[in-house]
Formats: sequence, structure tokens, C-alpha cells
Amino acid sequence: MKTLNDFNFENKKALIRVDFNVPLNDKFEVTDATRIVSAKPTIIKILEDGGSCILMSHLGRPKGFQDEFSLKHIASKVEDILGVEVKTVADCVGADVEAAAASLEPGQVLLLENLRFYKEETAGDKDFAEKLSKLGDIYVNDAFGTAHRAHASTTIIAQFFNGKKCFGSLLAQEIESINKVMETGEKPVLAILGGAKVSSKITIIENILDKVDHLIIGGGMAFTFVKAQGGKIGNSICEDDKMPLALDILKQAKEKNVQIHIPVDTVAADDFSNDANTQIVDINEIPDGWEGVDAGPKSRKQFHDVVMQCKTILWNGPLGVFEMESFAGGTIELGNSIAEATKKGAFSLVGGGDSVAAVKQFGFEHKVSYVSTGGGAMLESLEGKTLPGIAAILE
Ligand SMILES: Nc1ncnc2c1ncn2[C@@H]1O[C@H](COP(=O)(O)OP(=O)(O)OP(=O)(O)O)[C@@H](O)[C@H]1O
Ligand SMILES: O=C(O)[C@H](O)COP(=O)(O)O
Repeated sequence: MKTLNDFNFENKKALIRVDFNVPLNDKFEVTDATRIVSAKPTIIKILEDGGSCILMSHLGRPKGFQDEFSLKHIASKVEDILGVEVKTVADCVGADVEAAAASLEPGQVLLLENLRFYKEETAGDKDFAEKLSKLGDIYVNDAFGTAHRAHASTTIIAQFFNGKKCFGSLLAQEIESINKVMETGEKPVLAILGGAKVSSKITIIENILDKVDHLIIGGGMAFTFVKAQGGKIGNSICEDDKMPLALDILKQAKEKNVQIHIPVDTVAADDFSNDANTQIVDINEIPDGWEGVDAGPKSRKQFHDVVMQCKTILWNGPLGVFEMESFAGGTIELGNSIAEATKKGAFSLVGGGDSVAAVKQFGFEHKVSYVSTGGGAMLESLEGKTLPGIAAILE
């Protein structure tokens, strides 16, 4: 696995695929700069070697050239974070871009315009990838968030850099963190899967059963398991067609010696709103007209005890409807438990869209070992898939 340390970038132009697909508000200000901050070590290492950096990224899902998706909106933020002037150019291929790249001096940074202004990017077009490849001497992929896309700049381009391609430090760190959970982590290994739907997590569950000692199934998806075993779940969300699969997962877990933990009680609400009436009920006895919206106190205690026993912890998906303050308690307590276990030496990885949002919202970001910058890329990694962006560097 080639990393930045295998190259000396002195007088070299590094063409770096970053994932600067960051959220913007209506004034086009970056509201979460994590992905930019996370790419900084790679960029700084190259500049310190005496190289220059050509940064390429997508932003959103534009249809052609659309100003609202222009990367010029984030250039000053990138500049602030890097502490280095960031030059911009109004395109990502063509004569102006080639001239801007050619005139780049060691120590300088150039940010190209949104790659997805060209449909060739997502189509994985080889000619487009080749045009991009001409801009730099060494290709560095540091875009973990987009590593599950076989796009021109993430995957196809790598074939034009035989022996001159490597992982950036963010991508290397993401791979290492996933490997720690899936392959090399100290036992006992625990995965906590929450969120709304079983259907979106099935492949992960099936893959992970071979890797973990404990599996907590929480959040909305727990109710499919509860109902499948004969529990009364009131109006709680449930995928009836997935109940046979839920039973099969429980059977597989038994065969594989994986201990499954499902909530034993729940905060039930009489309405899906923050000011609904609530009561704590047994998970198998949710009254009609009420729905489970958060883990109950006994479940929180049960999950805390499991977390504290484990040395490697993966967390994907909230334990309740954490967006509503009244139903965020279970997710917050789980975050506290993971933070405590991490402090005692466990390795903890948080990944996936909503759990990362929850971790940031409740201030656990620096209390866990690693927070992934990938949403879909993280989920596909947990499914056991080889991500095309990663494979392209290894080839
Ligand atoms: N008991 C519940 N009833 C209804 N919705 C729930 C419940 N528990 C959690 N959720 C909802 O699940 C959603 C998150 O589910 P999702 O599967 O998307 O999570 P994730 O794995 O963190 O994110 P992603 O799949 O986007 O990476 C949240 O919006 C949350 O409100
Ligand atoms: O935010 C993400 O998950 C990545 O930047 C990939 O974006 P996409 O889902 O539009 O390909």
C-alpha cells in the first residue's frame, strides 16, 4: 500500500483528489469543514517536501455548470484552514487550467473547479480522466468520502499514473481504522448498529457477524427484530417483510457465537413530535397508538455494560430519533459510554451519516478514537466491499 511517505514531492506537482463535498448554508458558507481540515495533513506534507498541490473535488450533484455548486465558494475556507494562499481557476480541464497548473511553483496550491460540472466525471470517462491526469506528476487519492464511486477522478485516472500514485494520509487513516474493527482489533469486538431501517443495514449485519463478538441492534430497526420474535410494538416503525430475515440473523448470530443485544425497554411516544406524551415501556409491550422512539433506561444500562467490556467498538446509526431533543437521550448516553470506554483504552470508530452528525452535535467528536469522513463509503466498507477508489491505487 503506497502512501505519501513513499514519495519525495520536491519540485513535483501532486494532483490530489480530495472530498470537499461539504455542507454550505444559504450564504454559501461552509457549515462543517471537517473534510477540509482532514485533508490538511496530506497537503501540508507535500508542500513541506517542496512540492505543489493541485486539488480536485466535486461539490454536490450539479447538472452542468451551476454557480451554486462552484468550489470558489469554499476557496477562502480552504485558505484559512491551510494557512496558505489558494489559487482558483474557473474550470477543471482545458487550456486555462493547464496553464495555471504549469505555472504552479513549489509551495503553491491550486483548487480546480467542481469536477461534476462535467458529466464525464461521474460517467468515469477515460478521456476526461486522461485530461485531468496531465495536470500533475503524482496522483494522490485522499477522498475517502468518494472512494465508493468509480468516477473519472477517483478511480479511472489512476491508470495514467503507473507507479506514481498513492493514498493520502486521510484515506490511509480511514482504511486503517476500518481494518482495526474488521480484522485486527483487540477482542472483544462490538458493533452497534442503529438507525431507521433494517433493509439498509442487512449486508453490513451479515458481513459483520463474522467479525464481532457482540452486536447491539438499536434505533428504529430493533422493532423489526422485536416483532419478529412475537413482541407487541404498537405504532413503532417496522419492516414486516424483513421479519424472516431478522429471525435468520438471530439464528446466524447464535451459530457464530455472536451475542446480540436488543433493547429491553423503550421511550414510547403518542406522537412523532418533540412534545409528545411519553412513557417508558417494556419493548415487547408497546401499547397501541404509541411508538418506540428512544432506548429506555434499562436498555441504556445494558448497552453501557456491553460497551465497557469491549476493546474495539464500531458505532453506526443512532439509538433513537436524536434530531428531537426529547428522544436524544439514548444516543447521548451511548456516546458517553463509548467515550468512557475509549478513555479506558478501547478503540472506537464512528461512521455513517447520522451517527457522525449525532457525535458532532453532542460533542463526542474528540472523545472517540476516530470519526470517519465517509457516509456511503463507510457503509460500503462495512459491507465488506472493496471500494473502487482504493482498489485503483493498489492495482
Ligand atoms: N425508533 C425510531 N423510530 C423512528 N426513527 C428512528 C428511530 N431510531 C432512529 N431513527 C431515525 O433513524 C435515522 C437514521 O437512520 P440511518 O439508517 O440513516 O442512520 P445512519 O446509519 O447513521 O446514517 P446513514 O445510513 O445515512 O449513513 C435518524 O433520522 C433517526 O431519527
Ligand atoms: O458526501 C458523500 O457521501 C461523498 O462526497 C459522495 O457524494 P455522492 O453521494 O454525491 O457521490
